[in-house]
Amino acid sequence: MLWKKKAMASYYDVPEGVDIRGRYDEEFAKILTKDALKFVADLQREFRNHIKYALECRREAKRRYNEGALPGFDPATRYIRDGKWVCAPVPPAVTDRKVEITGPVERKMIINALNSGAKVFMADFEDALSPSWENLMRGQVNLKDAVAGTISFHDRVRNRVYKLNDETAKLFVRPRGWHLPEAHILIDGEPATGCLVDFGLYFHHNCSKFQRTQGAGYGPFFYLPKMEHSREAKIWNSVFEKAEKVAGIEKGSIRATVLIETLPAVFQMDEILYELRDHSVGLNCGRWDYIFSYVKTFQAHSDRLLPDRVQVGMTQHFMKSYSDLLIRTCHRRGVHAMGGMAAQIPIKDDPMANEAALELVRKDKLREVKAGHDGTWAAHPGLIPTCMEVFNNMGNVANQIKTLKRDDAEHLTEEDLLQIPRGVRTMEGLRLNTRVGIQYLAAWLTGTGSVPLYNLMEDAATAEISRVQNWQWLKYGVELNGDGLGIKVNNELFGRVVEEEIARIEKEVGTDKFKKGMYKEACKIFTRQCTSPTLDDFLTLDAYNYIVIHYPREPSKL
Ligand SMILES: CC(=O)SCCNC(=O)CCNC(=O)[C@H](O)C(C)(C)COP(=O)(O)OP(=O)(O)OC[C@H]1O[C@@H](n2cnc3c(N)ncnc32)[C@H](O)[C@@H]1OP(=O)(O)O
Ligand SMILES: O=CC(=O)O
Ligand SMILES: [Mg+2]
Repeated sequence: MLWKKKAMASYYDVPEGVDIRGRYDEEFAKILTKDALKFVADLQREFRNHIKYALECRREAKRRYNEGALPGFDPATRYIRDGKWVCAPVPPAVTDRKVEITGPVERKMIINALNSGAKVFMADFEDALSPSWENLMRGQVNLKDAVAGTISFHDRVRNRVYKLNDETAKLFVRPRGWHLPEAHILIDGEPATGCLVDFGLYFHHNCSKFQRTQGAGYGPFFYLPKMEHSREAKIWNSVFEKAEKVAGIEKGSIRATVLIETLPAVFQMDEILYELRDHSVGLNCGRWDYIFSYVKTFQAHSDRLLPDRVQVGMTQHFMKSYSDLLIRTCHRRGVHAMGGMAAQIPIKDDPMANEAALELVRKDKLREVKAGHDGTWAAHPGLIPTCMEVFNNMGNVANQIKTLKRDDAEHLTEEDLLQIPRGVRTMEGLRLNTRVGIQYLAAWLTGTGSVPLYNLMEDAATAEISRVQNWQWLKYGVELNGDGLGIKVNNELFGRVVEEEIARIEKEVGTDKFKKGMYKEACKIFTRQCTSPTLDDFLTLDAYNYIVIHYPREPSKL
């Protein structure tokens, strides 16, 4: 045992107080250099208490909502909302963000995304990635090669070599949210904060290349997920300032777009932009996590039950109000108001169904561009021409920041933003949530964070809706009022649904794949979370324990 431990410790050359418990790999060692780890450790040490405090504030807010309070605008920061300030000018490199493609930090997908014709590629360590050690470290290797312009990939089965085109999308990176630990990197005996690892390693290795290729002040670029309050944006701003100081680059070089994807954050949009005003390049409507957050925030409010997931679209009043206010806020402050992700993806084997899916995307994007969004997200390269065509409708301008102010949205109220979504609940809604939730989790446990299911893109955010919606319906014993059968949801009914849906999944994927996969484990985790007396904060927090593999190797939890 001793030799093993000694051998492991001598692999990665770590600074004082840092311990790497992930598998050794020569490629990973080029990322996990002593200098890079020291940078991450310094960030962790400087900001850990701020992060702990911010997470404690989230718990405190949850306690208030659970006692009946509603989220709303903060009277104490009215001066920020009423003030006439603007954010730093948008860097020329990213003025035009009409279509942004997103995807996990997987090698072939990175090349395809950068070559896709989209203006921006958001490389994802978050909703689209299962954060296993292998995925995270390979992702860092891939991004380093992508930024250097040397990335390539040989698909041996198809004997195809992938390389970057001369013209590529601009690269944004989305680190994990504040809540996720990185259990393979211990700093002073504690797991590191996941997003500081993602940000720190990427920044350390790629910042100088950005300065050389884009010029001072223009990158690297980030997307920041799942924030609930401007105090969290303030921490990011301080992280950026520290990183710029360490790297000796101009203040404001790093730029970030914040996803507004939690219900409390919609009341903090001005405040978030204000904290990040030197580093901001807009806000984005993260619609899927936003719906998840609506259920989570109102978990104790029995009068705010959601209809079937498919009915909670952007035309629901609370969703429309959120998008309108986001556009107004961003344009008033001089930055991009980005739209969100339509879940449809191309359907290969059915041209009519494919056209219908494209039509839904077209409609969604048309709504966004008319409302004033400056760009949108696409989940798949096959959607880019459709999205681009619609967004080119904005005319001969790179964005609508100056041309569509949306001052009419100024009067949107707390009631508008919280309005209960309308629609009905059905047995098929319960079944679909269960079927999708289990299959998504099974993929996630085996290293895949975004999957096509029933012709839709599913990732951690969409799976969260399935989970919390089932939980909410079970907790309040709701009536499935859209079937005409008057059935009430309870544990017994849910148990039957789970049994039938897992049998259906086995039939659909085939017994061989089912046996080799982790469907049963996923079913166990998903069922526990749906039936738990108290709602788990995140699906992936508990599931993360199942994908942590410490070296020297410990027995798996499954
Ligand atoms: C709520 C949110 O947070 S949204 C943002 C996070 N979610 C995402 O980013 C999802 C991104 N999308 C994806 O992961 C994928 O498109 C999926 C999983 C939905 C579908 O993937 P697949 O079934 O593999 O797609 P498909 O087989 O049609 O792929 C065809 C080609 O397009 C490529 N491709 C598909 N999606 C992407 C993408 N997002 N980026 C780059 N390339 C892509 C595939 O690699 C494949 O390339 P190849 O022909 O060279 O082999
Ligand atoms: O991250 C995006 C979302 O919709 O969630
Ligand atoms: Mg999200």
